[in-house]
Amino acid sequence: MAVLKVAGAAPFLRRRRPQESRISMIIAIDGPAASGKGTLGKRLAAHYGYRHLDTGVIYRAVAKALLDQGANLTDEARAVAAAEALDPDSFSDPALKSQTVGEAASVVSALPRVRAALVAFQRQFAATLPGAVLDGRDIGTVICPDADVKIFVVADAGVRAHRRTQEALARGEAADEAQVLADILKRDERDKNRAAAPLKAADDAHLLDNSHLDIESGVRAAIDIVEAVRAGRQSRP
Ligand SMILES: Nc1ncnc2c1ncn2[C@@H]1O[C@H](COP(=O)(O)OP(=O)(O)O)[C@@H](O)[C@H]1O
Ligand SMILES: Nc1ccn([C@@H]2O[C@H](COP(=O)(O)OP(=O)(O)O)[C@@H](O)[C@H]2O)c(=O)n1
Repeated sequence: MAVLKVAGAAPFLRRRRPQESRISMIIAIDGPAASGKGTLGKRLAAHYGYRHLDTGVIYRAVAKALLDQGANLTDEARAVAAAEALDPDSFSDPALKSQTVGEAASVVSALPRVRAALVAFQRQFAATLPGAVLDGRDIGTVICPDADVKIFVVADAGVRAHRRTQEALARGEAADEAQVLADILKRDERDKNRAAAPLKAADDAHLLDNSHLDIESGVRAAIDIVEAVRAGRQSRP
């Protein structure tokens, strides 16, 4: 039985529109591994008083379930069963952050039926009032093609590998930067080249290059994008 429910979420069609009392937006953030999507998503959500969903954690949770079962990562039926049985309470499990689980997530996430099983949960989250920020690979293209603001975050692969390595070391995990770089590049290639919902920028996404920005500057740049889009909307006749 599926337990993948969003606590307190309003039905998708009841989403309030921006002209109502409090500004309601869906902000979609996509980009490659370790580009800073989650950091920006969390900070934008805090800024606007919205909820944030790191959708990568969902695919990581499916992958970890298969790894725990000793199942083959390309066993689509088992992966779908794991997706349908996901418990959002498990999304905070620190074990989901490992490189091994990330690599496995990139394999299971290429399975079309796994992605299909997770669409409703993500869209229901996106409908959360007063607004929601989702980050992932296909938020602006597939999950929320009508998102109010779409940001595609990039950063040089070497910078991403360095930041991810520092993050692992800070958690007390062993991490070799060259290996992290190789893992990130392999995962990006798989994510970009899969047939189902590949990693790519939506045509109407705003590019944010995080390579030479510290976290505060990146957050400022993301808020500037959101505000520019909103100002453009409000000035339309
Ligand atoms: N602009 C930045 N400057 C320095 N470090 C950053 C920046 N953005 C993110 N980080 C760090 O880089 C790592 C990856 O960021 P994260 O937000 O987890 O990326 P993603 O969600 O895209 O995988 C984290 O350790 C985060 O703290
Ligand atoms: N919306 C999403 C989010 C993640 N994923 C997959 O899940 C993997 C892990 O995603 P993640 O966002 O946690 O990865 P990082 O960018 O944090 O390293 C990615 O490499 C993708 O294969 C996806 O296919 N679609």
